[in-house]
Amino acid sequence: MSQSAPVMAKAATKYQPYPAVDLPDRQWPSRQIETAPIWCSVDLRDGNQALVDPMGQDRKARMFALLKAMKFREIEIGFPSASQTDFDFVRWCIEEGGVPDEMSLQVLVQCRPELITRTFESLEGAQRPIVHFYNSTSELQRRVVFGKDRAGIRQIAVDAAKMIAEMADKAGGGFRFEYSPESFTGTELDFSLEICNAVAEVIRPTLENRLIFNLPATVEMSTPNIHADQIEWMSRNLDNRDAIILSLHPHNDRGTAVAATELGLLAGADRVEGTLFGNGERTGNVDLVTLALNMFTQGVDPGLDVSDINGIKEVYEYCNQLAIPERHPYVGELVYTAFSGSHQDAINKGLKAAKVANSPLWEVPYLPIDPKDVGRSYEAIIRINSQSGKGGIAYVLQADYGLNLPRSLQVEFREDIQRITDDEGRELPVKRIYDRFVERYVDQPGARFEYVDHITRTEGQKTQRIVEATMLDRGQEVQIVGRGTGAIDGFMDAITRHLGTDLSVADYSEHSLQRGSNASAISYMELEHDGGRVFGAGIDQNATTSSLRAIVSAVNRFVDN
Ligand SMILES: CC(=O)SCCNC(=O)CCNC(=O)[C@H](O)C(C)(C)COP(=O)(O)OP(=O)(O)OC[C@H]1O[C@@H](n2cnc3c(N)ncnc32)[C@H](O)[C@@H]1OP(=O)(O)O
Ligand SMILES: CC(C)C(=O)C(=O)O
Repeated sequence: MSQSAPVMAKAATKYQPYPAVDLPDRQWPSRQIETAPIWCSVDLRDGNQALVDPMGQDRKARMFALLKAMKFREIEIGFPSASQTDFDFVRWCIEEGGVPDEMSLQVLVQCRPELITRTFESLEGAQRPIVHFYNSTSELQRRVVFGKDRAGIRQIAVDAAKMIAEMADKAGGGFRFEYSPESFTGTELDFSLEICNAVAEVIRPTLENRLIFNLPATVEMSTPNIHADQIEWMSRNLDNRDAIILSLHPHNDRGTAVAATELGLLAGADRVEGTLFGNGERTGNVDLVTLALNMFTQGVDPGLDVSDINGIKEVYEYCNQLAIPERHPYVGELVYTAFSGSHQDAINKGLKAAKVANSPLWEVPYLPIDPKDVGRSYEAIIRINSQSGKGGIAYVLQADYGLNLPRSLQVEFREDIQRITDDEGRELPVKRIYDRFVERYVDQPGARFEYVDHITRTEGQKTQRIVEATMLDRGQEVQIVGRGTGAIDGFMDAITRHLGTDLSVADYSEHSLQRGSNASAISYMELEHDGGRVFGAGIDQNATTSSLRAIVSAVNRFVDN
């Protein structure tokens, strides 16, 4: 066994495991998410405060318009006591933002009197805004940031709650309240409960005006199951639970914010705060788009409109000046694309089966969601490189050019494409695959034979047809004649005589095709000759002629030039 690197070997002395929650009768593992939570976007606050260049009015307004269009009913629009930009934006939302009746604007404030006063100034005239106040409660922050014991920290929250309740009364009511024991994940559960209950005692929430307790994973510190235990424990133990909206605010430090949120919802949370595609401090807030689409793909209406994911991405990238990686769930450039052969084959078959089944149920291997449901197309589902197989090549030729290659031709042509992708070591665009097919099977530049024309006539017995064809053989015009039951049969007879070798049709298929501006037909012909089997293809406006061209094409592929 190899020795750990010295830094890694220090793990046990430098870091400690997160303690488990004593909750043997936990209920969340056997529950399912059946309804959407209340969603609150914090893009304009937590997302914004993490940006290299925070948004100005223009970018904020654009983000706000998107969030409204996505049907968020709660949006944290800023920290109005922190900066003039944030203050002005709150005023703009109230005065010009076109806030729908059913929407509450939310603002964040620390438990500091001067900041609370300024916050209320910013909210004048807002309809049922949410005043979100917070203070840090974790053991570490109590010790190193605030230098206070539990009672001191609780007093900060209680004093702020009192001031906020009084200011709200003075302003004539109509406010909603949210309290966050910030750094909840670093706080002992009994203290989180104590401080929340103390705040509730001041605010006195009712069923009509419920108090939001937001339990933030300010830093994600544990596995999602422990997060769920914490939420279930709080949900069970909070006083007057019916008058409380229990909210999650997960960050993604361990990369498991989505999982932690989903388990937190199973554990009894009613509400989720997060951001689009997970922008936010450090590794980000929880990604609300992914959460919503995870619900959607489990058959639950998420209550958010995420049906134009590219449009959402565009606004996200403009406002945050951040790019979304190619593999990001549901939205990344490559998430609906398969390069590998077996995936392509299964997707191709799945899409065909879905067409036949004509059922509303989405069942396509490797595609957990129908790309069309989020405004993406099937165009990029399959792309071809050296990992691709015949199914994928057949799919792109079908999807983009309407070619239905017979299975054995798919096998043969795939080998050709594989050689090219191996040589070039990169993706092959569909146009090049199509051009290669046409060059190899249809146009055949430099080939020995070229079809020119033919006529058929009957002679004597009406069941026999005589085919007289004109061909170029190494550039020289030749006439060939044969007999048969039909044009194909007669032409086969004629070309067999001309070559002086045995030939027969092993397989034949044909379908119509739109090539250029003309409707035409394509024929695929597999011929058996002394040395084996070979495919040819022919395209012509006349279906019979396309099949004779396909015979010539197949012959060209085994005769010497
Ligand atoms: C996890 C989160 O995302 S919380 C949200 C964090 N967001 C932000 O901080 C963005 C906006 N903030 C700001 O612009 C500034 O921090 C301001 C304007 C709010 C305050 O600025 P300043 O007072 O100049 O400085 P600063 O933020 O360093 O203040 C820290 C002080 O506030 C105290 N404090 C911090 N948070 C809180 C709180 N929630 N409630 C009460 N006091 C708090 C600290 O203990 C510290 O006190 P001290 O000065 O006695 O040591
Ligand atoms: C203010 C709180 C909710 C916060 O942003 C956090 O804890 O991450």
